[in-house]
Amino acid sequence: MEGQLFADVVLPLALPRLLTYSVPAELADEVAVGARVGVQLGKKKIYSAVIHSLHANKPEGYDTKDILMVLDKFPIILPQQMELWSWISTYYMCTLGEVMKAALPSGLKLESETKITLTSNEELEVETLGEMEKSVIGFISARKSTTLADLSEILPASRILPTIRTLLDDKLVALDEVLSGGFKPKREYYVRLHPSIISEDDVNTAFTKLDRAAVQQKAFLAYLSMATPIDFAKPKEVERKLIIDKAEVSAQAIKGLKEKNILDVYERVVTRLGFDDDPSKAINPLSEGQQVAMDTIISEFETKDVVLLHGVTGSGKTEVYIHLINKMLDEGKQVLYLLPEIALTAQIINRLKRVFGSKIGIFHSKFSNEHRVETYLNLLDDTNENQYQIILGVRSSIFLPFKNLGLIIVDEEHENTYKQYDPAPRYNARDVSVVMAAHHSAKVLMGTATPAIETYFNAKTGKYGLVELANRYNDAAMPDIAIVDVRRARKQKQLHSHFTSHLLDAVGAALKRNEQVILFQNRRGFAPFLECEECGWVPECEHCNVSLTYHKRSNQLVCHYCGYSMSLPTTCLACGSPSMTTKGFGTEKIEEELQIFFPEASIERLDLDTARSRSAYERIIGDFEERRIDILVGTQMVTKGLDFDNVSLVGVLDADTMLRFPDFRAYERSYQLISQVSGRAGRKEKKGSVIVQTSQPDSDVLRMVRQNDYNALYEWQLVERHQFLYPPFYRLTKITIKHVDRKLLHEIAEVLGYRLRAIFGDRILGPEEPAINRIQNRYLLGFVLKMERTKPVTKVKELLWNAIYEVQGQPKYKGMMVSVDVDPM
Ligand SMILES: Nc1ncnc2c1ncn2[C@@H]1O[C@H](COP(=O)(O)OP(=O)(O)OP(=O)(O)O)[C@@H](O)[C@H]1O
Ligand SMILES: [Zn+2]
Repeated sequence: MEGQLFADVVLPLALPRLLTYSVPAELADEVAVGARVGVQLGKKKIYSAVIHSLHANKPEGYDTKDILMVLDKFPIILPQQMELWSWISTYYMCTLGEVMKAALPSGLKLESETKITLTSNEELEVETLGEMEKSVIGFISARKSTTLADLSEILPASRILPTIRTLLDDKLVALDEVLSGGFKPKREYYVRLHPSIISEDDVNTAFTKLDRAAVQQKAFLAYLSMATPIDFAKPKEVERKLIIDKAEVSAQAIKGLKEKNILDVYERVVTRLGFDDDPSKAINPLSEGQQVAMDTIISEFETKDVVLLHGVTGSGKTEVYIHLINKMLDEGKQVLYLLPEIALTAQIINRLKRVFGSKIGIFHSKFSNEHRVETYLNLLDDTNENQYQIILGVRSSIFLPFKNLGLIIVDEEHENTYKQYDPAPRYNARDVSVVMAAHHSAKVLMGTATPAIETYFNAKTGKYGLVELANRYNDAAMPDIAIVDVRRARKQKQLHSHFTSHLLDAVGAALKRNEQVILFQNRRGFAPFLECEECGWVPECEHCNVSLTYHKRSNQLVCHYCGYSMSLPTTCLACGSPSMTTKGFGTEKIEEELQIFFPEASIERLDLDTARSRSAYERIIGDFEERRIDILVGTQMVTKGLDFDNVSLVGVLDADTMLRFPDFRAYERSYQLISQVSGRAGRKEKKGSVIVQTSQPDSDVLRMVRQNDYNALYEWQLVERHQFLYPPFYRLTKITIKHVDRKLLHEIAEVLGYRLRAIFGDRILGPEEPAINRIQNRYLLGFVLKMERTKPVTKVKELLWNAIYEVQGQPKYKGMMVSVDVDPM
């Protein structure tokens, strides 16, 4: 076939290689590298794939299928993105398809769910169409819209896309797809006091009216607490969903209040992208020290691509970032600002919006799919006057299509949330950002008060520039850190449940001074497990070898590994005794017990369970900022970068679990967590204090935290890392194999271990059973590969996968699963 064009495409699947399709002559003008196409795979399935390359080489060994349709009028994956995808797939040992799956918001992975609607094209007679087209038109008009999947009811799979293609060309149908523009405006419900309520007395009367409607009362209370002080002439409007979240009621309850003329409920169009605010350009002048840091960063960038800003908590790193961003924008460059935690975006966005207004977009998974697609397309569209210059986002933002990137800021670079654990690609956004910046000829600024050992090593050895900020802004003092021995407290009868008298007294004193408190417990739920006092039985997950965590509010036992849950057994399922007790403690229990000690205080909790939605965590952080919450109890979510000006006390309830964690990073992580959460105290005028409860008061790590001596930690850890062949000296790769059959798994491990050792020698450790050796019904065994940094990654990858494929390819080992984690955290 002369002049036949072929396209290699990436499918959103874990296929080891790219697939080649032929481009039919009539589509030859439309195809472009980086555009999406519809293709068929196997007999039935249709996928949207991304064109990786176009060429004239017919593949050997199989007949190509035709591309069915081209979905984009312009490429939506830019060359630099494709380059990054390739790098990620090579370095993190996964397929391009897996990268694609992580990289595109689901709205752009046009799937069988894409909606198709009819349009009216008067110039065309439906009568002139083919049979298939006619039946599709009939099908859609009977139900207003359809999806590709539904069309399989009337068409053979292979005909679906071509038929739709014809109808699209004839303009008889439209894809309800974002690329066609014209977004539906988003509506939101708002609530305010009903106009008939004009005094405190009216409020009280309303309350009495609700005596028999506890749920409505709750909702009303929630509104009132969010609208205080109440201005009866102009009552504050509150988003309905905030009330629903806070009072844990349904929309029905609020409707009831509307019917009773107590609250007014109305709908309003809100813009998803928030172009409606106007920046006052209120940029804070830098302090002298900050200015020096800023100037040094700029001069370091002349010779270095990456600079580490090591500044103590509260030194004003964020202010330095803001000035650098401003400089970038003046130069016409875009900035990507990465944060480790969604909850943190809520606070930082306010600080940035004040200065940069609508030039800034936010990107993370708690936003709707539409929002994410809008943001993605906004960046692609140069003709858009509202094109974002700054993106604030979490790790997945590295996959956005920047056209003119000048700077990537990686805030709190030490955080392990930058690393994706599951599924592949198991990438670390901090490390990827260095490669990404290189592709764009951009710079990277990493910032933190507690650098990762690897990063500090890079800075100390001259690979990265290093800039330090040793003092807090405005000479605010670093907090005093007290280490409190829980064992001694117990002996002296000064331990009340999980609180030492020392901590309780300090909380009481802070509350008396109207100051706020943060308490950190690195474990969510009520109790990590339940135990029968008679026979010692502990409820475990049916699918994982792990005890179930007790969640009191929902009265459920929950598996934190697979999500399995069961309701609380009233008696021991083993011996029947009714004496089941909880062991250990999580944030939920702290919250509950604290309320007993401080009945007047308003206490809330910030963890994965309370911050499920965007509005929920925004509400909690907002309430704490505005001092409607006195004590905030939380998991590591409360440790990172939050900035509150009235927090004078921070308590760490249990440092021991962190210190004892069986991992070579345990000390580093403990230092980081405790220093970071301590750093939330006393950030403004008043000096803060920190209380750390532990049974190892003499621990070296705690001493270093107290003395704020990061260098000591670094020197110490570096020696250990060197001695035991860990990063930064060696590159670790974890290979985990899984199988439902435990015996077979051990057999596979032996075979694989043998092969791996033949290649890598004693650089391979294992197989070893992980602490949790069964997850979701599969048994696990792990190997670790410790490789010298100097060995080429591509070669290692090839050798490793060859060994894995060889074993996996044996019929008797079918059902084995493998995951590879490069640079595990
Ligand atoms: N130049 C400045 N002008 C006005 N306020 C400042 C300035 N620098 C810092 N601040 C204020 O000091 C507080 C701490 O600053 P910031 O949050 O930027 O510190 P940070 O170094 O990012 O801290 P962390 O590492 O704890 O996140 C903030 O409330 C900030 O507004
Ligand atoms: Zn489980």
